[in-house]
Amino acid sequence: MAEEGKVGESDADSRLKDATESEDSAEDDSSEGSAAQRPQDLRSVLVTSVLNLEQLDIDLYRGTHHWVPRTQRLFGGQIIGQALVAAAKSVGDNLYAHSIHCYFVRAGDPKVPVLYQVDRTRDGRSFTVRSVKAIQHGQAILICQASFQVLQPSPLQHQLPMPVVPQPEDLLTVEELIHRYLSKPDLTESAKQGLNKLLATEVPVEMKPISPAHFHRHAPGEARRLFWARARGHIGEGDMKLHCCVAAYVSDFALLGTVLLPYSKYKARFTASLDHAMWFHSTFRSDEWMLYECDSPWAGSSRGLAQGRLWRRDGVLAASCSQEGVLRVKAVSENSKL
Ligand SMILES: CCC(=O)SCCNC(=O)CCNC(=O)[C@H](O)C(C)(C)COP(=O)(O)OP(=O)(O)OC[C@H]1O[C@@H](n2cnc3c(N)ncnc32)[C@H](O)[C@@H]1OP(=O)(O)O
Repeated sequence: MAEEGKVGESDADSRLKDATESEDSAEDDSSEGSAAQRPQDLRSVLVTSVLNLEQLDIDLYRGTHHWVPRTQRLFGGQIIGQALVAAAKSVGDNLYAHSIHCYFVRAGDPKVPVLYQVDRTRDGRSFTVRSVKAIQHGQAILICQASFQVLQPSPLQHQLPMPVVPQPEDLLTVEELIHRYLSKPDLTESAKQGLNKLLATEVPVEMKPISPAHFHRHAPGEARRLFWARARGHIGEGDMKLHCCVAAYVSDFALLGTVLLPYSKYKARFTASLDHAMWFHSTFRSDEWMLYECDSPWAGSSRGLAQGRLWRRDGVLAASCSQEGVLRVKAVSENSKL
């Protein structure tokens, strides 16, 4: 199951790989406006397909795959998002998702669908807990606890300040960065092929790196990177639980790769997320630009911890998450060109 790849490259990092040498700003990008006014004015595939589970029985659902990473293991974000959808189906409209805690216990097989079995662990006056098991080939691939709460006011309210960064309108998308990179004269044929392959596979999330160099790993850097992200297509005001499911999907993009940013002298031999926890703090729209701030406070023992914060454009902290992953690396030889 060993997986060769560049340092800094988790499953979902492949989208951002090598796309990003230039730190130039975008010339112009249509302003966000309302999601409905955007050019890709279609319903998001995340809501029409990925997170649209088929009900098989009471508390039993089936999910299909959309984007499968090059590793041919299921994308963790998809499994978490679908597990949260399944959990949310058994709670009332007055309840809001506030946290999920998940373990990825086996690699997901992209050749077969995933079953989601929900256990109604507890219904309380304020909090309601669901346990979800994601199953393939009769075995658990993910175990997840999801907790929901009735909205409650509180005089205790604080949050960190949002980082000051350029606005998404002033930045290039990953696809635009790839196009720029493709026009470089010294690019090898195999690099070109790889980049064209990336362009051909559309992920359901749009991303705009704040410092494209953070996604380009020729030199060691701080274990921190930021990018704007939003679901492709229109979701609408809709159900807050659905936006949480989409955010859970989005949150697994490029998070674990943050651990590897200081280690350009090593090549990832195998990386996989072990667990993922997420806390939802405020209402937000996952089809509008949100700043994803990722950093890694620790690595050791072939593992690394990554933390993420999703910010609304208006500075409100929408969600926080933490993920630990297994990261097995090997040294890059001196003459190898990453
Ligand atoms: C963005 C990131 C993502 O979305 S990643 C996708 C979501 N996460 C996942 O799919 C992870 C799912 N979980 C798992 O696959 C398992 O729990 C993992 C993490 C592999 C558990 O590891 P482990 O207990 O070592 O499993 P295993 O014995 O089946 O071995 C798996 C492969 O790793 C190898 N391995 C094991 N230990 C070592 C070691 N110390 N040094 C080197 N290699 C080691 C095993 O030999 C095995 O390799 P292979 O599959 O036989 O090639």
